[in-house]
Parts: sequence; C-alpha cells; structure tokens
Amino acid sequence: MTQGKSLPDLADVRKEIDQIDQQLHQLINQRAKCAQQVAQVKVAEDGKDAVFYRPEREAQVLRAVMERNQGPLSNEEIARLFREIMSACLALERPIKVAYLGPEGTFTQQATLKHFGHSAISVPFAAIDEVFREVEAGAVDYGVVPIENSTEGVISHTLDSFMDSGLQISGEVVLRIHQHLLLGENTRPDKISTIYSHTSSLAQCRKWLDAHYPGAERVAMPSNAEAARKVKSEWHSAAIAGDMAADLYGLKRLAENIEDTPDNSTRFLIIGRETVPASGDDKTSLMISMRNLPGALHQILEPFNKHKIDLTRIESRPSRSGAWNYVFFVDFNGHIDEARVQPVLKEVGENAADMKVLGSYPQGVL
Ligand SMILES: O=C(O)C(=O)C[C@]1(C(=O)O)C=C[C@@H](O)C=C1
Repeated sequence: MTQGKSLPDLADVRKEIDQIDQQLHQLINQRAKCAQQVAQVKVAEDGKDAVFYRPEREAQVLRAVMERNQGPLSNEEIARLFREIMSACLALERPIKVAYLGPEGTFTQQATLKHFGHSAISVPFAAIDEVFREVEAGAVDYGVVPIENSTEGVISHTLDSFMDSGLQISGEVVLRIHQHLLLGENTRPDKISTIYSHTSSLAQCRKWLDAHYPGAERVAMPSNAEAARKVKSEWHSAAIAGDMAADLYGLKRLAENIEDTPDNSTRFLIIGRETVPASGDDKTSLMISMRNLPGALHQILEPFNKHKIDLTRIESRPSRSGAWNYVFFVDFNGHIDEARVQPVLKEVGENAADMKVLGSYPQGVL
C-alpha cells in the first residue's frame, strides 16, 4: 500500500496515545481524590444527613464540558464520558442506589444509566408506585419513572403517584426512543403471526405495523423487556423493544427504528427525598388542586403570563377528593429560589385550594 508523505507513523501516534493515557489516568485519579475530599467536607458539615449526590453541581459540570468542547468529539459524546467519570467519583464518595421501573432491559433502565452513569447501583421494580414506595421508605436513594412520551402523552400512573407522595423531583432525563422489531434465532421472518410489546410501544409503531405486518396479532405486554423475553423461545412471534432488551435477550433486529415519528422521545423524572438548589437553568413542577369553579384554569395561568414565566407543560387529572374537582400538574422554567418566580407562586397559591411544589431541578443536560 502506498502511503501519502503526510501520514504519521503508526507506532509514533500510538506512543503519543500511551503518553496521553498515562496523563488522563493520573488526572482522573487526582479528580477522584478531590471527590473524596468533598465527601469528607460533606460529612464534617452535615454528619448523618450528608447528601453526596448533587444534581445541580453535576448539571453545571456537564454544561461546562459541553460549552468548552472544541471537538472532534461531539458535545454529547464528551459529556457522556464526563458523566461516567462523575458517576465513578460519586460511587467512591458513597455508592448510591437507584430504583427504576423494570424489568431489566426497559427504556427506564436506559434512562437511569444515562442519568446516573454505570457506577450507580440500579434495582428494577415492577410498578411505578413500588418505585415511589422504595424511595419513601429509604430502601433506595433515588427512583426513575417515565412521565411523558412525545407521541403517547403523559404517563398518568406517575402523575397520580405524586398525589399521595411527599417525594421531590430532583432531575429529569430525556431519552430518544428507538423501537426495533426483534426475533429469536429460530423465528422465520415470513412466519410472524404475533407481535408483542407494551401498549405504548405498539401505538408508537402503529403505522409501520399496518404497512408491514397488517395480519399479525398485536399483543400488549407489561413491558417491552417482557415482550423480548417471551419471543426468545417462540418461533412464530416477534417483539417490539429497544436496544437494551435486544442485547439482554440476544435477539436479532429484523427492522430498526420502526417508530412512526422520527423524534420519538420519553421524558423521565428522578425522584428523591431532598430539595435541589438552583443550577442556573432549572425547571419547577407544581401540583395544584382547584375547586370546580368557572375560571379556575385561568386563575392558574394568569400569574405566569403576568410575570413572564415560561410554562412548559400543564396536565389535569381528576382529584381523588371528590367528583369534578381537578388537580393540575404544571411545569415552568425557573427555580423556586429565584426572586422572579416567588410572586407567581404566591399568587397561584392564593387562588388554589392547595398547591404543592413537587420540585425545582436542573433542566436535562444530556
Ligand atoms: O461537587 C460535589 O459535591 C461532588 O460530590 C463531586 C461530584 C463530581 O464528581 O464532580 C460527584 C458527585 C456529585 O453528585 C457532584 C459532583
């Protein structure tokens, strides 16, 4: 093979990589030692109540990484690497335990890893209210639950769980959802008569299924991961699930990215027991109960408009306290500690039968 003059010598470049790796190695351990010192300070200041995971600081670190990035690695790629370094540093301070809506292989597990990195201990639970209970009981430090999908809308189970809970939202993570048609190794693609998946995944791929498998029966399963597990041993069926489930059960991807909308994504919330200080770019979630009187919704919205606070979402759910009373879930940009936000909270609070701050937390970075 002829080589251009300008090409460097392979051995030389590898030598340079070895040297850089040595420096990186040293620096990463130096950083880890700093994290240990931070932990000592936290324990000295707060003793048993010391909080090691600091979402606002993590968001600031990741934002700074992305802002100063010059490439060639993309912002997302470089932030993912720093995400894992911080995850390892936090585990050194204290290993944290995170409950997620399982089973293993779900998108919620993927979101958990994206948010906390691979050094957190993550534990699957079968239902959203179990995740809430585990965090409330102190059996785990944090929980991860889905809250809304861009195609399917809100996950009402999660909203309802907040009605009975004193937990705080400490973060959010948005995951691009790619669905694949998965087969066990003995399945013949032309013999597929049943397709299993979670109802919302079936809905997200409805047009694709109508076009490609109009005759196959669509069967709802408790989760995509369950669907993937089931088809492993069946020769006439396929599952719709994501990468984690495909890898976990060793399934073939017959068709990839079959979701009907290309920007299909799901937002997940991190729930915990502590409030989170402002990070500089935050969101707040409120739960507001209103009596069923004319103009109730207007009374909620008006103060946001008056004080120019951006509402990002509003959902209503029937209240459990009586027919035709409603609970509104409202998200807006800003932190409750910001001076510009306080008059809004005061005014909405005066109009509402009840108002609860579900949390102020950093906007999802990755
Ligand atoms: O700054 C802190 O409070 C730390 O504990 C350090 C550190 C980090 O590695 O940068 C680790 C864990 C926290 O969640 C936030 C940041």
